[in-house]
Amino acid sequence: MQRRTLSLSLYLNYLVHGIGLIILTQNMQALSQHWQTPIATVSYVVSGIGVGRLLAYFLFGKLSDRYGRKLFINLGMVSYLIFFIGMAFVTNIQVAYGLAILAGIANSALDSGTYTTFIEMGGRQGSANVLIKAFMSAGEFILPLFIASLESTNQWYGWSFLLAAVILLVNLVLLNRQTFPVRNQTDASDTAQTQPLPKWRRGVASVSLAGYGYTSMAVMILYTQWISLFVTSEMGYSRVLAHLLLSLYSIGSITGVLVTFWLLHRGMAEGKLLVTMNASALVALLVVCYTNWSWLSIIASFMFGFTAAGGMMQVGLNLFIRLYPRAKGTVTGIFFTFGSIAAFTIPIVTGWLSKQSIGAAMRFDLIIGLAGVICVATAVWALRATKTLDHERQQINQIDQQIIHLLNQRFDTVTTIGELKQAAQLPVLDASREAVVLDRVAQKSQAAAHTPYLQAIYEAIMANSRAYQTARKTTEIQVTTTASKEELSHD
Ligand SMILES: O=C(O)C(=O)C[C@]1(C(=O)O)C=C[C@@H](O)C=C1
Repeated sequence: MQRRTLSLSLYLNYLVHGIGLIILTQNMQALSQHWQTPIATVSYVVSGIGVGRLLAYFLFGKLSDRYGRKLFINLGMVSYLIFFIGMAFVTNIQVAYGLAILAGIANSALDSGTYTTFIEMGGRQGSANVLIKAFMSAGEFILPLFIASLESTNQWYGWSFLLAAVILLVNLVLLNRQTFPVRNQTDASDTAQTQPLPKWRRGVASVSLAGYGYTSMAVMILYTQWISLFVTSEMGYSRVLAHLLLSLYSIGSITGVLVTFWLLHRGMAEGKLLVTMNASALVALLVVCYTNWSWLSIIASFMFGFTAAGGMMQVGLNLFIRLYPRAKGTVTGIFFTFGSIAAFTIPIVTGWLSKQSIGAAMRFDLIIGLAGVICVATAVWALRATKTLDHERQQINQIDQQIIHLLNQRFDTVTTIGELKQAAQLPVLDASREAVVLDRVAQKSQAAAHTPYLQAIYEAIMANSRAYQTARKTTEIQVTTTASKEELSHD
């Protein structure tokens, strides 16, 4: 229960962060009027957020390893609080720029405290980190609606900032009543994975994962920045369709996060997921870049959101953090610093490429996507598990889980068959059917050496089906005879 309240409180911060990510651009017009400056100046203020992130990520990550996660989450919340309240009232551009830097700092402080805490909660909390992204998306979804309702009723734009501030204030109280897990402990799954890994392999994995910190952020930023312009200018699509493509990307992203969360929760390996999703993202991107069939672009845009923005950055970070269980904060800081560098450089590089053509800017995303696939594939290759007794037994546990689930389903079917046979007054044993089953086992077996053993297992399964059917039959007979005896005695 404790853990749940703490998780809720940590997630709530990311709903606010989602609001923080777009609040300046969403209020661009109102702010430019209020500050009496052109829109371009407001856009310049927005860049302060990136500066704040670059300044703080590495430092905060490292410090959170030393001074604790709670301190940095509080620092993040208080910084955001000052940003939201300050921005609602500020009139001076320099102060506004300072506040934007503070928002970037708040972002870094929250990340260095939160991702690490979820991993330190143990269990399957790696999947919990993926949900952070869902809360950010929820914030990004709610804010435009709130602003639209403020505008339609002619109310002050500052209320949107104060809404975020109020949520933060409530959460500040909620969060500080929670106890945090022990910092930088190494749990059993950490050691199982990291101990047998040679140093050079860990080095290769680290470089690849840091690289993925860059590419995973870069593919998303480039796509959202250029897609609308690209499809209108190069593919001749309407503006409505261009906006629809971006919305579908967002819907794909939220769906992807939920599916990723579910897959990780069911025990899917993070490395496998990363490679599959990134390779699929590259295919979706290829389609978007080269098709001019609108229906195909629609599907591909959704798929790109699903695969590239479905929490993969968080999964990459999880792998990275597990490599260095004693320096989780530092690793988080490094990973997101690379992400921030992407956020900073992609608009510059693509801006320059767009002078050549918008298509060139958009297709640059293919190179980044390919680099991403190479990064994750290399990391997974370097991290491949060395065959240890522990590791192999974990594999067996997972396989058994699936077998048991399937056997339960088989027994349910056997129950129905038993009832049907009883109604038709057929015997429990059906030797010819059993021969057919054993034949099929031999046909389907993928290794001849396994076949006689598989058949022996199936003979045991069917013997148990029979025993089960007979046992159910006798209990049923007993139940009916007692019932009819009772009926007779009542008469
Ligand atoms: O197919 C049936 O009749 C069943 O009852 C199922 C089943 C089996 O487990 O596959 C069990 C007992 C029979 O002798 C044959 C097959």
